[in-house]
Amino acid sequence: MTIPRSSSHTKILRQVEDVQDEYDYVIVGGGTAGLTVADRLTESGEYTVLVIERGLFGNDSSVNNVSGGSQAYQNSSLSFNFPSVPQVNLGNRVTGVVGGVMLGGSSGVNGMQVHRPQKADIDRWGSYFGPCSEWNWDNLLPYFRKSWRLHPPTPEMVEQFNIKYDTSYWGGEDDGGIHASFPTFHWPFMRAQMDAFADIEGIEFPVDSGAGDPGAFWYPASFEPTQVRRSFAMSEYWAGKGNARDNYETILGHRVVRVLFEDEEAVGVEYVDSNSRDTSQARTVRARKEVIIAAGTIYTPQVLQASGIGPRPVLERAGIDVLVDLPGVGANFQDHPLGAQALFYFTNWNFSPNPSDLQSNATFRALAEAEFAANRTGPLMIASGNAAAFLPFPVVAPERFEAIAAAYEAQDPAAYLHEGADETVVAGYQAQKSRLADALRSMDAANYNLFIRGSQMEGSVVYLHPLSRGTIEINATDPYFGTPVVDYRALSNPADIDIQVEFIRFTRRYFTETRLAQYGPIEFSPGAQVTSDEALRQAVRSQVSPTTFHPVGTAAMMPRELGGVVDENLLVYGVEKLSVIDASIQPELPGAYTQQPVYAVAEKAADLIKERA
Ligand SMILES: Cc1cc2nc3c(=O)[nH]c(=O)nc-3n(C[C@H](O)[C@H](O)[C@H](O)COP(=O)(O)OP(=O)(O)OC[C@H]3O[C@@H](n4cnc5c(N)ncnc54)[C@H](O)[C@@H]3O)c2cc1C
Repeated sequence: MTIPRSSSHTKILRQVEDVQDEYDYVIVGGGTAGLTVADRLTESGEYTVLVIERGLFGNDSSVNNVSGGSQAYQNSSLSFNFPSVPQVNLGNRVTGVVGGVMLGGSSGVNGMQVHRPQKADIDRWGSYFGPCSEWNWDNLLPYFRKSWRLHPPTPEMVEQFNIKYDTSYWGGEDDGGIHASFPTFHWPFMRAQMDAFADIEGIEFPVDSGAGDPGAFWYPASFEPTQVRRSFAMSEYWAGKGNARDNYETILGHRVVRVLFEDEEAVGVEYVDSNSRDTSQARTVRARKEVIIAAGTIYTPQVLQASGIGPRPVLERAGIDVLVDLPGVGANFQDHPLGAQALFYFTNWNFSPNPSDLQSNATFRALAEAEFAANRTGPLMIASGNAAAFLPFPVVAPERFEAIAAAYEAQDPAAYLHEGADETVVAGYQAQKSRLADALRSMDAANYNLFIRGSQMEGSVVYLHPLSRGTIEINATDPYFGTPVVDYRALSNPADIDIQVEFIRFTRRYFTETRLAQYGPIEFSPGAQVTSDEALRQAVRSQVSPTTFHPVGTAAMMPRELGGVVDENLLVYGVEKLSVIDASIQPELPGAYTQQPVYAVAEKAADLIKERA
C-alpha cells in the first residue's frame, strides 16, 4: 500500500498500536460522508478525530481513470459485491449488492455523474418534521455550493450542444469541494437527442443541472479538469491539503464491529482487523464527544443492529441484547431500479464519431488515446455521461398519471411492506405515501430518467422514486461478520409495475414520435409487438434490476413515531452521542443520483456537530 503521507492532511496510522485511547470524535467509515465530516471537524484544530475505514488506500487507474465511468466497482479489493435475497417478483433473480470499500468509499468507485435532486425532494425530507424544519432546499443549497466547485463547459461546447449552466448554483473553480467538470468533447448525436425533448409537451430545459428543477439538461462529472482524474472524497476532503493535522488520524483496513455504550451514552467503538472473522483480537477506542457512523446504507444498519439498536425481533433472532428497540433500522430500504425501458436501434443513422468507435475502430481509439495523452482532451474525458432527462410523471403518462396516483394513494400502507413491519414503520410509509402520491401528480418532481449517450442503440431508463420498500437485516447466524441480509423487495408494491409500464410507453414516444423518427428507430427490446398491459408488466418484471447502486433510507431522518432512526440533528433516537451521517439518512431517494446529496448533507452535518460540541 503506497500512501502519499506528505500530501494528506491526516496522520495515517501504520499500526493499530498507534491508535490513541480516546478522541473527541470517532468516525466509522472513511467513505464519501465520513471523510467530508472528518475534514470539517478537524480544520479548526479544536477537536481530535479518528477515522476507522474498513478498506485500504486505492489510487490506481481503475479509480482515477475517467473514461467509461465506474471501473473500480469491479475491483474486488476496492468494493463489496454479494448477492441479495432472491427477488420473488423478479422470478427469484438475485442481484449483486455493490459499494465501495476503500478510503473514499463509494465515491471512489462511482460513475462520476453529478446531478442534483429537485427542490421538491429536499423540501419533502424536512416536511416529515413539520413546516419549521430547517431541512429544505433553501437551507441545503449553500451546502451544495460548498461541496461542489464547477468548471463550466467551454464556449465551443456551449455553442455546439446548447448547454445551459448557471454558476450561481455552484462553488467557484478555486473553492474547495469536489470538482464538477465538463468534457471538451461530446458525441455529435447527443445534440439531436437533447433537441428531441422539445417535441414533447411539458418538457423543460432548466437553467442549470443544479437548479433543482426537473427537465432535460447537461450536467458535469466529478473529475479534476487539468489532469482529468476522478475527484472524490479521498482526493478533495482527505488528501492534498498540505501538512498533516495533529488532531486528525486515520486507520485503514479495520472494521468497526459495534458501538460501545455506558448506560445509553455512546462512549466508543470495538474494532478489528478487516480480515478477522472473530473478536478475539478486538480493540476499543473511546470517543469523548460523539461516535459518528458513516458506513453507508448497506453497512450502517449492520453496525447499529450489532450494537443493539434495531428492530427487536431481528436483534433477538441474532442473539443480540436489545439496547433500543428501533424498528426503522434497516427498514425503508430503497434504490433506483434500472431497466424498465425500450431499447431502440437507429437504422437510418450515420453519426460519426460515436461511442462504439472507441471499441470497434482501432484508428479512432488510437487517436483518442494520443489526444488524451498529449492534451487531456477528447472522448476519453467522458465518464458515464453528461446529459439526460429527469421527467415528471404527468409528462411521461399524461393520460394515466392521475389514475395511478389515486390507486396508489388508496392503498393500505401496510399492505405491501415487509411482514411484521412495526406500526411506526407503517405510519412512516403512510406519511411518505401521501407525499409521493402528490409527487406523482407534480410537475416539480422527476420520476423518469432517460440517459443520453449519443449511440446508435439508446434507451436506458432509471426509476427515480420507487414505491416498494426493502429491508436490511443483520445476519442471524453470523451477526458481526456475515454479510447483511439485503432484500430489495423489488416490485413488491404493484404501483411500481404500473408506473414502469408507462416508462416503456413513454420511451417509445420519445424515439418514434419526435424528430428522432427520421433516424429509423427500431425497437430492440422488449419489442414493438409487446403492447398489452400484461405483456408490458411481464417485460418490467423480466428487465428490471432493483439497483443502480444508489441505496438509501435504512437509518432514515424522520420522526421516531414515523419509523425514523435519526432526528433532524442526525442523532440516533434512544441513545446519546451517536449520529449517522451517510446516504442511509435520506428518508427517500432523490430524483437524481445520490452523491451530491451525500456530500451536501455531510457538510451540513459537520456544522450541526460543531454547534452542539
Ligand atoms: C458503482 C457505483 C456507481 C455509482 N454511480 C454514481 C453516479 O454516477 N453518480 C452519483 O451521484 N452517485 C453514484 N453512486 C452513488 C454514490 O457514490 C453513493 O450514494 C455515495 O458515495 C454513498 O456515500 P456514503 O458516505 O453513504 O457511503 P460510502 O461512500 O460507501 O462510505 C461508506 C464507507 O464505510 C466503510 N465501512 C463500511 N462498514 C464499515 C465498518 N463496519 N467499519 C469501518 N468502515 C466501514 C466502507 O468501506 C466505505 O468506505 C454510485 C455508487 C456505486 C457503488
